[in-house]
Amino acid sequence: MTTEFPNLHVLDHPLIQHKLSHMRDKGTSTRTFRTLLREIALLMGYEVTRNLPLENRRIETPMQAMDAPVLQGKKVAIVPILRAGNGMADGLMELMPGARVGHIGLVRDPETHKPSEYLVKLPEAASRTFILVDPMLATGHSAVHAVDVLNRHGVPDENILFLALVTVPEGMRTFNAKHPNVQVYVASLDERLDDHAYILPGLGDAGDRLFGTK
Ligand SMILES: O=P(O)(O)OC[C@H]1O[C@H](OP(=O)(O)OP(=O)(O)O)[C@H](O)[C@@H]1O
Ligand SMILES: O=c1cc[nH]c(=O)[nH]1
Ligand SMILES: [Mg+2]
Repeated sequence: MTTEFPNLHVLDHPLIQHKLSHMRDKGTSTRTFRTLLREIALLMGYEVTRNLPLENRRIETPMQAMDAPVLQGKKVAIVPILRAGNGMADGLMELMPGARVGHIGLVRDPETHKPSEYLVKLPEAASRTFILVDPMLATGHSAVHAVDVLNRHGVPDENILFLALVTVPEGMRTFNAKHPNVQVYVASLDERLDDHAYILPGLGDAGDRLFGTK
């Protein structure tokens, strides 16, 4: 948590920081970038899911019966923002194989930096926790758009968590102007945006690096 952004959680675990540094390195191959993104999401997922609701289930150990805490598995939805979010969703799905999965397809216009939407497919809102995933929260417009989509689908901000790798103060200000009650988890709060709204020092274009495009 930082003083300016009470809803921002920077996960400073050494393994997360180590993997992020390798992902930032421009010499890292697509294959390694993809592996690291899945691994880092697994590690970050551990913190993001810390407050997920548990329920007791009656089981028999070899010794006796007991009420054992288990995750309310169908109460979680993982929603990657395409394309780059897919690489993180893979890690989260390993952690929570019973979770529902939705998709929000957004692409940022290179001139205006505003996202346009090309796909929305979501599981029922019910009383689920929705975990939105996208490695980059840059201007914040894509993140705001994705949360707006979930709101219209019936998911209140309090039931939404946002998992990213890297953000910047500008993006967090834009995001918090609309959704201050969504908790945001990142591996780094970077310095600033460049003239093309790319994060500095950042890691470049996450989607292109993940899929080897461009
Ligand atoms: O905070 P913002 O300024 O909105 O930028 C962040 C968005 O830009 C990237 O996606 P992009 O549009 O490049 O699509 P891609 O994942 O298909 O490459 C990134 O994965 C985010 O979705
Ligand atoms: O730095 C950035 C900004 C937006 N999208 C990316 O993939 N990287
Ligand atoms: Mg991209």
